[in-house]
Amino acid sequence: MISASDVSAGYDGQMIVHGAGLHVDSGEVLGLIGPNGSGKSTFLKTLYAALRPRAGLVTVDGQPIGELRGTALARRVAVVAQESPGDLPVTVAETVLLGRSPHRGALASFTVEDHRTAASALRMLEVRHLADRSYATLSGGEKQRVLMARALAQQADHLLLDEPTNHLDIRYQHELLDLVGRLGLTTVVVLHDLNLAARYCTKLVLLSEGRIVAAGTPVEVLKPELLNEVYGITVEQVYTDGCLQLLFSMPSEQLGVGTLDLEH
Ligand SMILES: Nc1ncnc2c1ncn2[C@@H]1O[C@H](COP(=O)(O)OP(=O)(O)OP(=O)(O)O)[C@@H](O)[C@H]1O
Repeated sequence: MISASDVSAGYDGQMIVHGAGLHVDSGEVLGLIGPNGSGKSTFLKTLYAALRPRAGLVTVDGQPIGELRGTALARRVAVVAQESPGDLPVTVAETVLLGRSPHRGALASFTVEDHRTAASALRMLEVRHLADRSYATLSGGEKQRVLMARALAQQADHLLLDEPTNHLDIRYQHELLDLVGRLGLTTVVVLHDLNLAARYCTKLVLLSEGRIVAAGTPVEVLKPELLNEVYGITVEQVYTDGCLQLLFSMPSEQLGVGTLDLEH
């Protein structure tokens, strides 16, 4: 369970998130949506203690996140953030094994169990065949799946994901989010694709300019009028196989407003 109440956060004196809250029950997948720059990543960072809120409280299973540090935090919360780790000279297998670090002593080597868990995570993300490849040489989508495998190898029961479908082709986008739903972990996932959010999240929180403007089930949050207000785009709801889908169109008067005057 993850709870955030009245969280305000920002950088260098500039407040980005204003009084935001959310609650994710065990095993639930909560989608954090909103336009570019609305504060999704900033809010998410407060949920894994990468950013200390200026006000408000974040708890994991009732315990303030600020009380959890280092390995204690990593055993409870696994993160796939937007910033990719630098291209270290390590293999894919070594990268995923790093996910096991919170479970071993400082000087202990990896156990058979660690290797087994890492191999199983590699299989789940369909990157087992890349195990001996250098991480730095992978494509963007392959890297994303490896980072997800590393997070799963961590075996934390809370999962925080910042745009995990970045770089993935359409099939892997669906496969990854379907997998996330089946893991049974308490999950917060930042997503841009509102149709993926509708399909795979049990709850959604919509941020606009750092404030929560809607929260609830996908049907409650993905209302055409609200999305039009927040994103400035026309939205139509349709149902296919009982699943909510959104169709988007841009009013023609809003197109072509960007200047094409490039200096030569
Ligand atoms: N480290 C930082 N220092 C200063 N400002 C930052 C920092 N990180 C983000 N910001 C600013 O905070 C605002 C919100 O950024 P954030 O990344 O939280 O938004 P977002 O909703 O995740 O955006 P996107 O959808 O584009 O990824 C933006 O104006 C951004 O420029």
